[in-house]
Amino acid sequence: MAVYTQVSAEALSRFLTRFDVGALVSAKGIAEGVENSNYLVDTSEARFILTLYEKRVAADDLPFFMALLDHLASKDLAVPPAVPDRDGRTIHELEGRPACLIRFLPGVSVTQPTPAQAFAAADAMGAMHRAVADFEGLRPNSMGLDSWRPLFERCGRALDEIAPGLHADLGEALDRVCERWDDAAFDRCVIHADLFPDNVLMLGDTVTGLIDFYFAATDIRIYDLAIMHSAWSFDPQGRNFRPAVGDALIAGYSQHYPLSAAEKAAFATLASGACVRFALSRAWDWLNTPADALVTRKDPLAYMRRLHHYDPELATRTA
Ligand SMILES: Nc1ncnc2c1ncn2[C@@H]1O[C@H](COP(=O)(O)OP(=O)(O)O)[C@@H](O)[C@H]1O
Ligand SMILES: N[C@@H](CCOP(=O)(O)O)C(=O)O
Repeated sequence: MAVYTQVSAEALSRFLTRFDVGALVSAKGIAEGVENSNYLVDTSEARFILTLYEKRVAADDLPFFMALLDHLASKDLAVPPAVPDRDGRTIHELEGRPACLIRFLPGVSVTQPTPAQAFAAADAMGAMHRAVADFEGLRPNSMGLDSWRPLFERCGRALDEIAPGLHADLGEALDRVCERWDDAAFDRCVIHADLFPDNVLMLGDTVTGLIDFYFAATDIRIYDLAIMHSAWSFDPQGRNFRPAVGDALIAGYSQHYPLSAAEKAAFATLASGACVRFALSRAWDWLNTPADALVTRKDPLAYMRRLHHYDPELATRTA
């Protein structure tokens, strides 16, 4: 589940009077997601998503995120903008949390993407990268390369409580990625940085929504595709690589930006970096989320298994 902050019907009704969106008809907490509290809100006029921003989203970053959503929506991408109130404000406070009312988009997220769906989703990512060419916002990647070692050190030896050998394996993987990573070699732009299947809404093979831009940041453009490749091209446990899905992602993205020889050569390192990044954030959450919390902890080892696909020479204690 992801409803950390409860919103009473009275508070929500009062909140909605700031907007021209009709009166509250119903509101339900949304189970999916892990970062923020989300509600599906129906009014007498339309359906919306109400998001209350929790621990990982800094309130200071919200103007960047809202400007990005607006920019992408204004270019006719399937990205949901925040709804402005009567004074044009999109960022509010509700129940003590920063809050935004977001346009609802139809569609469902697929759990086992087909090659056709992967092609469409990567095509949409390519279109997004094109669309940010004239977006002026910048945001350093708070989950980028420079953050991985400090996070690894904060997790420390407790990593071995998740699986014996994880501290050594993740440390070795981190060293290898840092040695090979060449920040200066590639184009940079604002990237989504978390375009997992659950952040793409689809109807059949058509993308109807790219959502959850709350890790978006300025970073290596092709690293966004590497993140997507590591998230989409395996079964959820990371045991089986699905080459047809991986190839379809690269083909869909290449409609906008064919991979250069240098990007192809670096792709496995960028994807290994993505695996280290998600193994670390999942490990941190695993160690710091009580086992009985009402949120499903995601398995860090599913990313250790993916790592071995991209870097087969790594030790295999935890894969
Ligand atoms: N604009 C939207 N339109 C339709 N559904 C949405 C929208 N935004 C979020 N959702 C739904 O809410 C769920 C959680 O949203 P998400 O932004 O991924 O949460 P979190 O940031 O907590 O991970 C999504 O899986 C989707 O079902
Ligand atoms: N996609 C990340 C965690 C972030 O969760 P999201 O629900 O905000 O996409 C992971 O799977 O580790």
